[in-house]
Amino acid sequence: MLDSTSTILELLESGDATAREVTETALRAIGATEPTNNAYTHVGYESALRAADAVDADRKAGRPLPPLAGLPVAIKDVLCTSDMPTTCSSNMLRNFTPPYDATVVAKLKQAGAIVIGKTNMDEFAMGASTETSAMGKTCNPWDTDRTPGGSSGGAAAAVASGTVPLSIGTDTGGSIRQPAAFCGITGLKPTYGRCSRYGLVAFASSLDQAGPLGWSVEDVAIGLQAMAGYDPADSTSVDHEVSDYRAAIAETDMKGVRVGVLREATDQEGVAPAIRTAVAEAEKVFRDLGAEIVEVSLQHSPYWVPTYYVIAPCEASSNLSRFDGAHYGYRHAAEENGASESSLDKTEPLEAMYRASRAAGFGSEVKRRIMVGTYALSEGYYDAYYNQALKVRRLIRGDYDTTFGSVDLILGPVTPSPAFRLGENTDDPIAMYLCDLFTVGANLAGVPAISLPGGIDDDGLPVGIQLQAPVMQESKLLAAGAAFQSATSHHQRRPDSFVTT
Ligand SMILES: NC(=O)C[C@H](N)C(=O)O
Repeated sequence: MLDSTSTILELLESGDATAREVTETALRAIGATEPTNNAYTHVGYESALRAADAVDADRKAGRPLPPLAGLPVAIKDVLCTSDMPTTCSSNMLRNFTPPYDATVVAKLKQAGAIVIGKTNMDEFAMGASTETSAMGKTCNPWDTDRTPGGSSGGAAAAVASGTVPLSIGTDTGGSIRQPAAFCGITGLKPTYGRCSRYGLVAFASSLDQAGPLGWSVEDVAIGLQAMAGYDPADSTSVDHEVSDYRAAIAETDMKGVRVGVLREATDQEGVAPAIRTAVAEAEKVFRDLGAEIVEVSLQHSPYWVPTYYVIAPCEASSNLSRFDGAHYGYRHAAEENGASESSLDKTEPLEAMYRASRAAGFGSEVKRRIMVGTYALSEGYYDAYYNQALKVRRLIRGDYDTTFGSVDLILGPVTPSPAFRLGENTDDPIAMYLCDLFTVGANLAGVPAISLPGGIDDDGLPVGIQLQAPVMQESKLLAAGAAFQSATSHHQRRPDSFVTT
């Protein structure tokens, strides 16, 4: 039942279901799936039922209701919530409940959505498997031996297991699209600046963007409608009119739409055959729908991953410096950290406390990124690494500008392979970073991109395809996605474990 946002909204509007009934269904589904999946870091049993009762009371009294009244949603645990903890799946913030809601959360609440809980993620959004979480790993509902992807793995698993029809993730280098692909659902990374970052705990500020995940393009269009918009509290949010995304997805005519196929991506060595097949089949679907297919090249794509893995850690090392046990975050008494009183530098007790807090509060991937970033920003290496990466980023954006001069959309893969096994890449950071091979380009250029279910491979695992569009052209992206889903049924496939109660 909890697999279509619009169906739930219709049930609620028609009075065929109360918000309490829908919320109880979601909470029951969580009860059934959480012991296996661990998709949530926190479930707001009482607050969700309270919010549902308020919606029902308003409906009963005939008061006007906002568009998402009674819709259960799950929020990635990197977005601040005033009534639930916000841990970023880190020991550093294990006991932190923010005093305010992130703007996107506030907007969803104002739209009537009911926040059911917070979803698990890679610690501070650094990872591609949700295994760097200090709250334990999340399993993929299609195969519990496999990762749901990351860093928004909990958000994707929460939808794919049937606990909510819509979740909100964030995407710095692929963190919405890759888990969406691994879990067989649809995930949208909006244009940088389309949704406010106020209250999104910063990882890499010039790349982070929040966005919706759901089964279909319609689900994510509904989510984006509620989240998008200018926010004076975020100086990087863009004052650009918010389109009517639901109206946009009714426009599924692909005639005259020019789709550029990124053949250089699928042709790369190491790309799984199922991924190649999915992109080739999608190309055919778009051609049959009347789109004009052309081949495109994003010349600097070989530099996407190296550029991202300089810029993102640099920004992370700066953003995470605030978690020192004094300004923010877990405070560890220096003596508790294995250091005896006598071994501590007594002239610098504050330094010792910082060291102990950061050593105990952060996991190893976060520490790795902080060290890489600090190194690349240090005086002797700033020009060679950080500055150079910024220059390459400009070239990458230039490739997109040139390409979008001749095509409306770019079609390609989301990931080099379907979901890998839990533990498979945990000792190999480079292998983990290469999961982002096809996704980080959109973040570096700031363009919107969507991951769509594109098939199931021989092992029964979902495979995604990706569309990218010029900045602020989410409508184009969603319309093409809706056209694709009108011609395919991949988004209607559900894992065996899907809860239908
Ligand atoms: N945050 C993201 O978008 C995920 C990316 N794999 C990273 O670890 O940086």
